[in-house]
Amino acid sequence: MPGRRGYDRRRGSSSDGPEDWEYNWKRHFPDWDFYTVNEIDVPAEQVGEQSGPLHDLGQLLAEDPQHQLDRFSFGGATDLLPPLPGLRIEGYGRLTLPLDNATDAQRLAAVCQLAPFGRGQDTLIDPTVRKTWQIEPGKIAFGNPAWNEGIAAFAPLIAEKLGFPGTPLALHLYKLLFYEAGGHFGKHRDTEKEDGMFATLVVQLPSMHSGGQLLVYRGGTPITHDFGDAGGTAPFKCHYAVHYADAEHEITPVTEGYRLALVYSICWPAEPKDAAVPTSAGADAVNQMMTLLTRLLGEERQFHLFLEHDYTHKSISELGARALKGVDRERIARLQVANGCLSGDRVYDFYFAEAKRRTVYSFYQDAWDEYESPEVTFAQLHKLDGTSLAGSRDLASYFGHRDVLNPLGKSLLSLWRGHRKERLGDLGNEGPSQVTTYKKYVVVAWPRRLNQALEGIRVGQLEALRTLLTQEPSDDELAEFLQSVREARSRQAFPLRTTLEDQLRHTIFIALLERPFSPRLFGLYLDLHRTARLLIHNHEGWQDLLRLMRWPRAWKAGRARVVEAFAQDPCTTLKLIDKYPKEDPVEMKQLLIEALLRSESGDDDELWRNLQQAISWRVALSLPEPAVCRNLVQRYLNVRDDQFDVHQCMGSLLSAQRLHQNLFAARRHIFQPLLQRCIAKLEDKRASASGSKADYWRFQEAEFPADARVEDFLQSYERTETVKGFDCIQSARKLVETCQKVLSSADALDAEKWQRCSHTLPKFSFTAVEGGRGRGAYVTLTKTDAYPQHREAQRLARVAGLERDIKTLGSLLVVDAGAGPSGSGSGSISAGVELEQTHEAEAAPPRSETVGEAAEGVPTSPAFEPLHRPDIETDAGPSVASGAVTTAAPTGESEAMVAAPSTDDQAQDGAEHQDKKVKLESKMG
Ligand SMILES: O=C(O)CCC(=O)C(=O)O
Ligand SMILES: [Fe+2]
Repeated sequence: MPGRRGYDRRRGSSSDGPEDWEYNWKRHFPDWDFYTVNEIDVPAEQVGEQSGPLHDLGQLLAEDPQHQLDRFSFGGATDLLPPLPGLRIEGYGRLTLPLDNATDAQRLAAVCQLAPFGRGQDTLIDPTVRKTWQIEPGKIAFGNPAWNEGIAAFAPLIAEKLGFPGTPLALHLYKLLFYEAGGHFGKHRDTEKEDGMFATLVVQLPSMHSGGQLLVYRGGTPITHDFGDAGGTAPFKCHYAVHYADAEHEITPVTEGYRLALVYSICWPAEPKDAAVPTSAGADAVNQMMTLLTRLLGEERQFHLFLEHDYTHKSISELGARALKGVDRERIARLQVANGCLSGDRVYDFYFAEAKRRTVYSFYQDAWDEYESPEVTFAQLHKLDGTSLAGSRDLASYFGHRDVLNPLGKSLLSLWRGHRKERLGDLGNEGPSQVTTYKKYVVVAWPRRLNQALEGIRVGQLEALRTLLTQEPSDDELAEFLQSVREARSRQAFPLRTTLEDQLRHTIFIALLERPFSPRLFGLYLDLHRTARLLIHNHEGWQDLLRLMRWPRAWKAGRARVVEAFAQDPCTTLKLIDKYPKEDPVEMKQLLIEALLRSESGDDDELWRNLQQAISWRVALSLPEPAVCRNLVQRYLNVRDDQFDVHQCMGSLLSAQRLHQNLFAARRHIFQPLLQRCIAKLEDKRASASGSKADYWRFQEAEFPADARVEDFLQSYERTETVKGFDCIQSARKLVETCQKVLSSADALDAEKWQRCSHTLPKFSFTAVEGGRGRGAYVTLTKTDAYPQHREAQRLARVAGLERDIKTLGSLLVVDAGAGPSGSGSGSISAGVELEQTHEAEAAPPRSETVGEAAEGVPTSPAFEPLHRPDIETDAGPSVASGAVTTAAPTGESEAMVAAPSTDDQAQDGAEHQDKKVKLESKMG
């Protein structure tokens, strides 16, 4: 499981208290009664800033001068509502409160329905989740006119307590609920049952009952409404409770008696202008906020604020900021006030963005684990008035954790909390009447000056650029655009290989070509080309680069940057040098070599790995400068011994030698130390391969799933063993048959086959014979020497291979004149020949690609060729004296032969392939 940094919610080590996870999982998976949920979190210290203007701004927003503002739930006894509402219920008649007898209760229940609840789009009835009777409002009448007057008087009080004094909220009766003993409603949130609904009012009518408390959750301990139970006022008064619809809540089971409650939806006024914005921020705070916003704008920083409450798409798109609840409303209002006092275009624009955090959990070692990093998207931009911006693409990649305005210093998961149960949670009473999904909204603050960039994200930068270009932008305007593109890029990995990106760069380049040269614009353009690959990413990119070279002023300004870009990507650079077409400027090739040399002088591991992958001595050799060769060799020599891949190195050397015999000969003193290192390494290997044969009779790798006793025996040192404990001879015979079946099906005894394809065959050889009778029956297992022989043959082959390699490399060493290495055909290469001049490199014979040709010059090398293809008969040629052993031997396990020369060839193949991809092939021949 990658990157698990979870915590154990069950054990309460998370900071935010109960969630409905446990509840839901329990209900859906009742068998797993102990579980933990581990989630990848980002600790508070890494979310937002620990100091600086964004941090200070958060501090200012964290201070809440009116502590009442975010009372997300409140309630108590009320005298605004009469204790005798004069309730008449269709089919029942006048209801006397409090209800206290079973006869009335039964009559009432008879006119009720079982209350359903919603899950996703479904409306369900499940008494384990909800057990309540309900009656539609249409069937209820209030005989006492004081009732509706009381409700009307209640609304302003609620508005004030919620923090919107003066806002004419509307209260709409939704249902009458009736609970008998055992009645309850599990943890849930309320659906927004009608337009503008954002909170719920519960009025408990005078009731005689125990239990039936309303618990409202939001971090920490829940707020409990006992509706006058403890104070003993429940039977005589109305009690109420208000909570935001998105707050989780539950009704604990009624343990005795009967409980009656009216549920009202609390809605925003239909007329938006009626919604008052709290203005609690004092002048002092506004001033401080202005200063901080100005500093942030100076840094062109965008940031975002997670809203504490949950909102539906419907409420945000229809009401915009008017949908904001409690602390969210206050914070955004204060930001707006301060921002509104700033002038010109040095201000922020605020948008809502719909944030989604999608995560996959999987059950892993008794715990639910977040599987991989969650997928976060910020999409669907809305202005604060709710109007949506078309075509907004995902913004999440433009915002890092550090850009969070985090007033309460929360960890990332706490910021997301409240959103998690989209799938499994129960959403309110009856299934939603429209698509109502709770999502986390964030408010994005975007410097107005960077609007172009935002526009770019929304409609695509290319389009934005094209639009801009039609307006004949000034240098400043164009620079601003490029800056914004750069800014946006720096926040995410530069996406490679998308034609749009290429077109964008190309369009910029052409635009620059057509204007008087501006070093500033040009620098910005080059900022978008940090790597060589980007410069030559497609045919146009290459053409642009060549054009750039022929544009003296630009080239003067940009050459160093181009070298730098190539120096950072030695693989591409090597390939380019190798394939550089004659007709293109010589200057380019020089530049590439310069870049390569520079890249080699670095001490970067990553770079070296790349280089090693791409390295081709053939290429290195073909370079006029021996210094490049020397650098590469030095690089190889610097590699730690445990990382030194002798076969790869040897393969590269031999391939270079084969293809550039003269040059290789000329530069062999450069390669000398590397050859020596390879030889030393191979000698080490040979020494260990010559070692112990004691283990030959121990078939360690034997697998015999059909019978553990047989497997144990095969893996032991014993040569023979008697298996006993059968109840009759038939049982013993059965084991023998099993053994024979395994042995014959795999042709295990066919030594010849073994020689040919060793890895597919079992790693053992033995016989099984039954004897005795009755309970004395037994099976005698006896190892045969087929497998040990095979192992010995392998070992010999390995040693022979190593010896042959050592000999081959030895033949390439610089030797004293006249004392050519024995047995190699390389006597003709004199150590005295030192061809260092450039023209010699060019005078080297055309690259000879055929093995045959190379074999003539250096007869030992082709013997490597076929060895990594065990199925092909080796054609080693007469000059390879020791080849007989090697070729006859199975090759699959012979490490000396494993793909040594293929490494380089594969690198070449890879390079070829790569080149095709970047479409340079046609260009460069
Ligand atoms: O019974 C109550 O007090 C409220 C029930 C409830 O939460 C609901 O109907 O959504
Ligand atoms: Fe509810």
